[in-house]
Amino acid sequence: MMVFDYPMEKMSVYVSDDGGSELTLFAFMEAARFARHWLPFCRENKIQERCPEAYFGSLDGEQSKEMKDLYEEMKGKIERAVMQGCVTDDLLDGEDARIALEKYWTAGFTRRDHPAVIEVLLESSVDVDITGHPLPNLVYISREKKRGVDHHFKAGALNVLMRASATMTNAPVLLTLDCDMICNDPQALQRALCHLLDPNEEASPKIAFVQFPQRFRGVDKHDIYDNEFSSIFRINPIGLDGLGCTNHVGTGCFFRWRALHGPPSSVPMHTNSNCSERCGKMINSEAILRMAHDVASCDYEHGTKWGLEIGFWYGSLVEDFYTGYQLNCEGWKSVFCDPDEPAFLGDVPSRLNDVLSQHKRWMIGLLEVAFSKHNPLIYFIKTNPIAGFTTPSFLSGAFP
Ligand SMILES: O=c1ccn([C@@H]2O[C@H](COP(=O)(O)OP(=O)(O)O[C@H]3O[C@H](CO)[C@@H](O)[C@H](O)[C@H]3O)[C@@H](O)[C@H]2O)c(=O)[nH]1
Ligand SMILES: [Mn+2]
Repeated sequence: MMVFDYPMEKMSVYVSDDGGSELTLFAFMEAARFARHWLPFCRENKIQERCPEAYFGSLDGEQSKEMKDLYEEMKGKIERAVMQGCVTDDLLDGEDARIALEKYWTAGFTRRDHPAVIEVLLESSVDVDITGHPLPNLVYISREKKRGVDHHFKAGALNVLMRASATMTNAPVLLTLDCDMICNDPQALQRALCHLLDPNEEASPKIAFVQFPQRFRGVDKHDIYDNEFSSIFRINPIGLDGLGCTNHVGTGCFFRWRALHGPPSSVPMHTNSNCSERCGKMINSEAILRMAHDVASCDYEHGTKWGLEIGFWYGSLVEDFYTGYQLNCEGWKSVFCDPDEPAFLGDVPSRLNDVLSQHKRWMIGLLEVAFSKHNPLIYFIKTNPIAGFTTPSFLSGAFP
């Protein structure tokens, strides 16, 4: 994601770690250092496959031994930390990294009970790559968790990211990408922007999101578990796109920030939250970090409309379907963008147990929607009849 063909200083990457692991933060500290070499390397060599693991796994990877050595060195350090189960001093580069880890991972810190951790790993206004070009902002976030307080799974994590990124960088367009997906097309951002900002298309300002299909790496030709799930990910969306209401499938999706804040008519054209507090401040400044920690706390949403009318919807394990469907019912449009070359590639579960548990989760999520007052068989009639066309897709998801 850090390697889109786009001015780097206009991009920010937020990593959400619901596992609250110091190993993940360490891995991203290392990735930030490697990015200083990798980003100019990709630019200068016009590399298409910009995930280093994918690139070095292919024949092209033989091009640069020096770069491959740097990558292997980084990977080796991360793997050592994972094997040890902790980040020892010999792995850390400099005192700052040690301080950052010790600040948070204190004795009482557990995965389910810990304060919000927010670390700025790269700051665009000061950090440059080895050729002097700015790097994108890179921020690690592990939201606060407290035992007994509902965290709303991925939807909760995404809502924290939305708020924290609004306080820190406030972009008008957001891309959501799962941790098991890579970017396979440096032009994907431009493709999405063509839809969201098309001056010749009257409907363009009403487009809430541009969804790329879920496509996968490592699926063999027999695909015995039907991991490709092409009816849901590539066939139905083509038809729904014609009606302007394609489903959201959770990842590889560019959202208009405004769309996640209410129906098209109710949100002002240029909503720009907290600009006055933010203007001119570094994202790593104490004031900005304080605001970001505040919005990443467990209690922040209490008594607000987050998850009910704002952001990603709560109440279903398939927050993606639920949120996309709600946006369509509110009158927003959505676009399916399926270039020949996959824009994003994901991993699939390889064992039967994992496939079954994934499908069970999806079924529970869809049934949660079916038994709610937003049941797709009836709710759309009251709101946006066009959104009713997502019903067949809902049914084929629930009963594949
Ligand atoms: O409490 C949680 C649970 C999950 N995740 C993230 O959610 C993403 C998807 O999780 P994964 O385990 O890969 O689930 P899948 O079943 O493969 O996900 C599919 O189904 C989900 C529910 O419909 C969608 O959100 C996903 O985008 C879609 O790829 C990952 O990045 C996780 O890190 C969280 O952040 N917090
Ligand atoms: Mn997944």
